[in-house]
Amino acid sequence: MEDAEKLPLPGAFLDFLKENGLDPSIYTAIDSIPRYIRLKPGCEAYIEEVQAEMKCKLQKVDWLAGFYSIPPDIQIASSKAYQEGKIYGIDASSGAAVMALNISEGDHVLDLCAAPGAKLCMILDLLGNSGSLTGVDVARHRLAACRTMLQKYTLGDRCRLFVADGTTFSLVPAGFHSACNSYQLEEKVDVFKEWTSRRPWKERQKAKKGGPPLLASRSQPPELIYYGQHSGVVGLTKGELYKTLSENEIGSCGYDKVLVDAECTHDGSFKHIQKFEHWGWKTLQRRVLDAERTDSLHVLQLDLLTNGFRLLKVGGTLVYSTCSLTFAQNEDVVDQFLKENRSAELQDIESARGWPCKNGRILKTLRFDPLTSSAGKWLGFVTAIWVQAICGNNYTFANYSDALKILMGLTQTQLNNLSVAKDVGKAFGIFSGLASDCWSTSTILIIGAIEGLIGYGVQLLVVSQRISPIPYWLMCVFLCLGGNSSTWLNTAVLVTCLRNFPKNRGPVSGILKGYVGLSTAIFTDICTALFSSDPSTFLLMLAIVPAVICFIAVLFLRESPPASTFAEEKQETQFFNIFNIVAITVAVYLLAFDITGRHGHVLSLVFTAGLLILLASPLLVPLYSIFFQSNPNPDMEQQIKEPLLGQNGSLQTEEEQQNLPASSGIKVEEVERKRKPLIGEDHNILEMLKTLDFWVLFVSFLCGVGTGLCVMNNMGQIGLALGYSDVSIFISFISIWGFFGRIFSGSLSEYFIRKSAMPRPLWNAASQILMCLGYVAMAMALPGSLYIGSMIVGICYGVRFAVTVPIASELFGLKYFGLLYNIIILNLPLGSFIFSGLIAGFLYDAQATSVPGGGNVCIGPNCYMLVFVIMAITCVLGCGLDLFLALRTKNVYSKIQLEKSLVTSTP
Ligand SMILES: C[S@@+](CC[C@H](N)C(=O)[O-])C[C@H]1O[C@@H](n2cnc3c(N)ncnc32)[C@H](O)[C@@H]1O
Repeated sequence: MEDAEKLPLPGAFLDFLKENGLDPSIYTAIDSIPRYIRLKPGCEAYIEEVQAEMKCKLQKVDWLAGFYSIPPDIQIASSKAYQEGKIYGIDASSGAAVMALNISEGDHVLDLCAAPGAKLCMILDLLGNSGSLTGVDVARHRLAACRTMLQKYTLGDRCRLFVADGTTFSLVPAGFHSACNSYQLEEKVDVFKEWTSRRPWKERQKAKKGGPPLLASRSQPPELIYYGQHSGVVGLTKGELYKTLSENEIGSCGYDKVLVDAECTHDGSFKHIQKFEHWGWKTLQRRVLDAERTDSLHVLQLDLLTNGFRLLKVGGTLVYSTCSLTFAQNEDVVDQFLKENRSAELQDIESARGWPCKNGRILKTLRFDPLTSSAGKWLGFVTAIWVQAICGNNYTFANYSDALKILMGLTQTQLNNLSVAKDVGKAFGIFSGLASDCWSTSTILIIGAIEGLIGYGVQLLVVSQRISPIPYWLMCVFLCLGGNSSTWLNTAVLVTCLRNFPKNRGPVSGILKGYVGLSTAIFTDICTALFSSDPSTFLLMLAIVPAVICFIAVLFLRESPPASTFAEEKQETQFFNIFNIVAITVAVYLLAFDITGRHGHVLSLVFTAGLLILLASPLLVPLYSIFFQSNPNPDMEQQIKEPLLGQNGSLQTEEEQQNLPASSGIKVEEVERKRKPLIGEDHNILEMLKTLDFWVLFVSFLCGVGTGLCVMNNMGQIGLALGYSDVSIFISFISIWGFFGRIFSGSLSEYFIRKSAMPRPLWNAASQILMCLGYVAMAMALPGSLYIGSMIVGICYGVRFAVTVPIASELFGLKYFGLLYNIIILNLPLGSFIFSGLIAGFLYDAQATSVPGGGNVCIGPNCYMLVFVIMAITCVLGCGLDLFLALRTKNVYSKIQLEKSLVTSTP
C-alpha cells in the first residue's frame, strides 16, 4: 500500500480508522496538501511583498475571502509578514467554520474552546469595531498563547479571555446588556479598570508558589486572564462580571453566536498524525486511540455543545466543529444533542454554497473530506455538455413553424409572435435563477426536464394532429413553457460548472454554449437523416430526449470543490483543451454531413451512430481521472508542531493550525454586506442593477442577440423570400458556425486575458462589427448572400453568448450568478420581441400579399431588406457600447491577468 510507504501507520491506528469507517489512503496525500494563510484585513496592498519574501505565489482561495494557498513546504513562522502580524497561518476549513457563524456587526460571540486562537482572531477581524468576543479554554497556558496572539495582531480591544471549563462556563456578555445587569443602580466602588499585564501582588505571590493548575476544573470559577478596553469588562464590578443568570435571562442576554470547536482525536489533522512519527506511535495510542479517552471525549464534546447552546440567545447561531473525521465525534454528537435539546434546529449553512466540502451523514452538516476524486466533477461536466447539446431546442422553431402556420392558419405576424412566446418563456428564467440560489442542481434540472416534456409534448400532439389545434393563446402558453424549460437547464448547468471551474470561465462557457449552438444542428441533422425532416418526429425528439438526458445529469452534476492547487489548475486547462478538440470534431463532422448534400438511409444511420459515439467521447476524461488519478482535496491540516492537549497539557505554538473536517451550523443567517461591492466582486441583484457597467453590458447584449434571434426566427421566411424552399441548411449553418464562434471566443478570450489582460468585452465589439457586415450582405441579397450571412450571424451570435457569460461573472461575481445570468438572458425575449415580433413581423406583413385560406406570403429581396438595414445600424451601436465597457473594465482584467500569471509562473 502506497500510504504505508509514505507514512507507516501503526496497526492500532489502522484499526481505529477501520472501526470508524475511514480510509487509510487519505494519509497518502500529506505531501501534496497546500498550506493556507489569511491576510489580515487592510494588508491587501502587501501581497506582492509577502510573495517576494516567501518566494512563492499566493493563490487566492475563491470561496473564502482573504485566504490564500501556498505550497506545502513554505514555512511562514520565520517570515517578516508573519512576525509583523500581516498574515495568519490558518487552514481554509477552519476559516469555513468561522464563516458558518455568519458574524454580523454588533454580535456578541462566545468561543468555547478558543486556544490557540486562530479562529478567535478571525472572528475578531470580522467583528471589527463592534460587538464582543469571549474566549474560553480549559488550558491556562494555551489561552495565554492566545492572549499573545491577540496582542501581536492588535485584536484584543473587544475580547475577554477566561480560563474555565467550557462545560460549566456560565458568564454572559453582561457589560453590554444593561437590562440583564441588576447591579446597575448600585454605587460602583470596585470596578474593573483598563487591563494591564502587571499582575497584582497577591497573584504574583501565588505564581511564585507554583501558581494555579494548568487545567481548570469543572467546579473552579472562571479566571479572567485578559480583557480589552471595549470588551464589556471595564466599568463592571466583580459581581456584575461573574453574575450567573437564569435560563430565561440567558435566552435574552446570552450570546448571538457560539463556536464550539471541540477537543477531539485530531485524526483529521494529517500533519498532526504525521508528527506522531517523531513523538512515537505509542504516544498516539495513548493520546488518541485509548478507548477510555475516546469515550470520555464523546462525553466532553456533547457537554461542550450542550453548554454552548445553553449560553446562546434565543434565535442565535451555534457552530459545532472538530478536526476528527469519525462519525462518533461529529454526527453522533450532533444527533445526540438534537435528541436532548428539542429547541435546537439544524439550519442550512447558506454561505457554504461553493465550498469544497460534502454533506455529513446528517442533513445540513458538512464535512471537509481529504480525498475527493475529481472524476465526479468531470463526469458532471460531461453530463452538462450533454444537457447543453439538447438545450438549443429553442432555436429549432423554424423546423416545424410552417407545420404550425398551416395547421393553425396563422399570418406571419401571428407565427412570429408564437416564436416570441417561446422566447418570453426565457423571461421567466428569473425563477430558475432565484431557485438556483436555494435549490440543488438536480432539483433545477428536474423542473426543466418536466417543463420541456409538457411544453413540447403538447406541440407534438397538435402538429401530429393527435388533438385538434388548441386556441392561439394556449399554444403561446405551451411554447412559453418549452422556452422556459431551457432556462432551468441552462441555469443548472452554467452556474454549477462556472462554480466548479472558476479559473476557466471562458472555456467552460465556450464549450457549454458551443454545444447549445450545435444542438440545433444535432437535432436537425439526425431528424433529417432519419425521419426526412418530419415535424412530428422532430417534436417527439424535442420532448423526450432532453428529459432523458436531464435525468442522467441529475445523478452526476453537482457543485464540487474548485481547483485549489497549481497542478489541478494546469490539468483543468489540459482537460478543457481535450473537450475543445472533441467539440470541434463534432462540429466538423456535422458540417461535413451538411455540405455533402442528401444522403441515403444507410449512410444516414452510420452518420447518426458516429455522432453518438462522438458525443459520448468526452467520457474519456472522467474515465482517465477514475483510473489514473486520485486527487486529494487540499483542505486539510496544516503545520502542527506538538500534540494539542497532551496528558501533560503541552502547549501548541502560535502558528499551529486547526483542521475542520466536519462542522454543523445551528441556525445561520445571511451575511450582511458592509460596503458597496467593487466591480469584480460579488454583487447581489440590486447592487448589480445600480451599476452603469451592467446596463452597458445588457444593452450591448440586446443589440447582438436580439438581431441574431430575429434572423433565426425568420430564417424559414427569409429563405422562401430569397427562393430557397428548404432552409434547414441555413439553420444548420447558423448553428454550426455559432458553435465555432462560441468555442473559439471562449478559449481565445481566456488566452488573451492571460497573455495581455485584453478585456473580454473587446471580443463582443469585434463580433458586433462582423455581424453588421453580415446584415449588409443579406440586405444586398446577392447570390450566396444567405450562406455568408447565416455563417456570420452564427459566429457572432455565438461569440456574444460565450463571452458575455464569463464577463457577467467576472464583473458581478459567482455568488448570485444564477439570478444575474437570467437577468442578462432577459434580452432573448426582449430582443426577440423588438426585432422579430415588432420590426421584422411588421415590415414583412407590410410587403406580403394574402393567400387564400388565411396567412400571407412575401417573395423577393425587398421582404427583409429594411429589417437588415435596421439591424446593421443596431450592431454599430452595440459595438460602441462594447468598446466603452472594455475601457471601463480594463483594471478588472489586469487584475485577473495578474492572478492567472501568478498561477502559471508558480512551479
Ligand atoms: C481544537 S482546539 C481549539 C482550537 C481553536 N478553536 C483555534 O481555532 O485555534 C480544542 C481546545 O479545546 C480546549 N478544551 C479541551 N477541553 C476543554 C473544556 N472542557 N473546556 C474548554 N476548553 C477545552 C483545549 O485546550 C483546546 O485548546
